[in-house]
Amino acid sequence: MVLDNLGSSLRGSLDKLQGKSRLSEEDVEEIVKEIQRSLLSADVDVSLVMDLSSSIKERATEEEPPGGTSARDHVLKIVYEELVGLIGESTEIPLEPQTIMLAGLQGSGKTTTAAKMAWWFSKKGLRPAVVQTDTFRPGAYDQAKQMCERAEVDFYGDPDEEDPVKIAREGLEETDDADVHIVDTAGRHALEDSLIDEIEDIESVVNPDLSLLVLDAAIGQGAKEQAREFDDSIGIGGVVITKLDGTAKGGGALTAVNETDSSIAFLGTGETVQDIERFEPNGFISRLLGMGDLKQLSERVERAMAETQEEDEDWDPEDIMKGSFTLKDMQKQMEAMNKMGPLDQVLDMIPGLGGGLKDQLPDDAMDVTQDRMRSFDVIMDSMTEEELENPRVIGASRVERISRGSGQDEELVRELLQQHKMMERTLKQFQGMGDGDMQRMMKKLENQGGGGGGMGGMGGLGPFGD
Ligand SMILES: Nc1nc2c(ncn2[C@@H]2O[C@H](COP(=O)(O)OP(=O)(O)OP(=O)(O)O)[C@@H](O)[C@H]2O)c(=O)[nH]1
Repeated sequence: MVLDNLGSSLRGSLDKLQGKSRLSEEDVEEIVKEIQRSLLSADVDVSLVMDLSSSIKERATEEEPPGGTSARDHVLKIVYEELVGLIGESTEIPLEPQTIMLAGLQGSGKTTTAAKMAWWFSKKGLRPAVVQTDTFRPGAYDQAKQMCERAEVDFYGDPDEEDPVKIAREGLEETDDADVHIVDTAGRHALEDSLIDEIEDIESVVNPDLSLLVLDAAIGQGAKEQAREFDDSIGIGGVVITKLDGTAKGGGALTAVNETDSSIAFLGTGETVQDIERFEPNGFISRLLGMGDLKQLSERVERAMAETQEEDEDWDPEDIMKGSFTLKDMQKQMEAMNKMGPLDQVLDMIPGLGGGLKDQLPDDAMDVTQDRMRSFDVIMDSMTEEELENPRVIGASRVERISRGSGQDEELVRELLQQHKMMERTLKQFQGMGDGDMQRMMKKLENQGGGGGGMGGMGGLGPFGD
């Protein structure tokens, strides 16, 4: 993840400030050095790093911490605000009919991003279509077509046509019913004149409302020049950073955003059509600093729940809050969890859990949990409808049968039943709460959590925001 180191190394320095109410010059010096080291090793441009660190230093030295605020929280707030300032606002993407063109070098992730964005718009209730004009890479047509099928969105391409401009024109006509058009273009290994000429020709036919530059998070210092060239030829309105799920450092992409005075529109976090996030500077930086991102998390939960319910219309998550919590409910919840994406990404979004605690978990903890969920799923598939609806009927002999049927240890079957019981008990407590209690609890959680909500998001780490 971008600047991943920043979160953990900074937390180290910040933890040393625990209990202090004032910052010494050495404290500030150490923190600024840590930030510089992390940003530089993440490929952020040197002059940018210097600008950022000098304003952090100046503010940390000169600004008085508001009453009751610890030195640690005060620095964290400044670092947070400066980083949000560096990255800027998210590119505005109105939820209305429009045409968006994607540009970028070969392999940056344009085709994948086109399908992901189309999926994203479709979830927002619009009807998107992808127009594939990449006639340069032989596999591009099939790849785009398949991904659009998976995303269940309209697609236009013509594998027999060599002129991308013609495809663009015909594609827009043929997908006239769609309200959002996403035009994918070809990439090249390097910025060549022919690529720039081609993209300018396509641009003049497509006349996009917005052109997005797609950048691989692994791009280093070269991003700066690339961004400038694309910006000069077609005008870049925003950037999509892809492959953030990998080990990429991402600093180059951030530099490019700053260089072209543009902003970040979307983040790509995996290879499937659903692995896309709208960029939210507050939540992004909170997550980066290990403060979680409640907004992204609740969006993912809602989406996963809705999808699970779509697949099985008889199941309604709301029923859980009203009546009994069966094993079937538990299985559906696990399905929904799986849809939320890899567990470590989900954990990053939970305030207070993100970087800090997660760093302390053994490396394989996440795999173990996911393996366990898979085993539970197999076990539940071996149960009868009666057992799923009423787990109390499962005695020793049934445990043995289920274990044999599923090929899983009896111990694991018992563990599953135990887990279910625990969840049932917890839910009972929630059920006892009135709506007012629930709202108060949610409010409290929000205040404690990071993400989305300006400085309210800092609350989980100390007294801000309350
Ligand atoms: N892990 C991961 N892989 C990605 C992501 N986005 C794209 N990819 C992968 O990166 C590779 C290149 O992506 P494409 O979408 O084909 O790139 P492109 O820019 O269209 O490439 P050209 O058509 O050759 O210019 C593919 O294998 C994608 O699956 C992402 O967010 N995460």
